[in-house]
Amino acid sequence: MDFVKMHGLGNSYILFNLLESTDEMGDFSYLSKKVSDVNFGIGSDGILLICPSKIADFKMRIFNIDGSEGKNCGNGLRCVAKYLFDHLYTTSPRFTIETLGGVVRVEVEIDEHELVEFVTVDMGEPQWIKMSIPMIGDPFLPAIAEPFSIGDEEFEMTCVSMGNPHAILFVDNVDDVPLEKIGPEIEYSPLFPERVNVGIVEIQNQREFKYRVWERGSGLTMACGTGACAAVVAATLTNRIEKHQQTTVHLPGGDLTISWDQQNHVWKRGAAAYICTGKLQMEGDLPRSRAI
Ligand SMILES: N[C@H](CCC[C@H](N)C(=O)O)C(=O)O
Repeated sequence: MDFVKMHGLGNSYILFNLLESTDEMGDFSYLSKKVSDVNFGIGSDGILLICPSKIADFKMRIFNIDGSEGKNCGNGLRCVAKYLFDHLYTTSPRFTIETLGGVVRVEVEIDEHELVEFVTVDMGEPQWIKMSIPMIGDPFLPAIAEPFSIGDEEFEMTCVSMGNPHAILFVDNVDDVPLEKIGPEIEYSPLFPERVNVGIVEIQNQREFKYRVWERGSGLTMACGTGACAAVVAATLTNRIEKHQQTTVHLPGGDLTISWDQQNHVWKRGAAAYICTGKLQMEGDLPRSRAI
């Protein structure tokens, strides 16, 4: 089965194009046996399936390294949008992609070779009441600046959903925080019945901050598009950055430009790039007999 490996700011995914496949789940259930090969054999932060959609132009599904299915993927959306436009699946630079977290609008920007360089995604409306994350507690109350302790360390946590759940902690220096330790503690906290992505933010000024992420189901990654969007919303809700202006988010893999507009939509602009293509060895590809 052919694949394309791509990345958005170092957050890498293996893309399988199932647009010509008849049974999306059938192909994936066949693929699911290969998740460990795909992620550990080839190496990536997860799998993206490009599928037909009944409610949008295309559909994207994301699977983390541990095989769990995510509901949205900001970096993945930019990779899929680039792949679809570059491979002539659409002639319009603006189109829609269905995710489990909702339908998003994308707009690609092409370079002098007519290939996609940057993609802007309307990530839709953030949610932050506990029921929408989901998290334990009063379902109609927000989780803004809630105390969260790990051992003898006290953190302030704000939770936002971008279709997928994010717990955001504001810290003095993102490089001083043992994210590989606190990440899983929060990911697997009983507070989050569907687990949670964990982001740490170091505010630099009213228009930019540094952000690192521990991803639900994938661990430390170089970037997280939905997480960066959730961090902008959390920083706005806790009055750390100006409302409704453009924020530059510095991630280990690069920068994203994000704005939460007056219509309550979060917009994200960033790059996407190819890494390699290949063919996944599937049992069906092997010779059927040893006739000599
Ligand atoms: N890296 C992705 C997020 C993956 C989210 C996934 N780990 C989940 O279970 O929600 C992004 O760029 O938004």
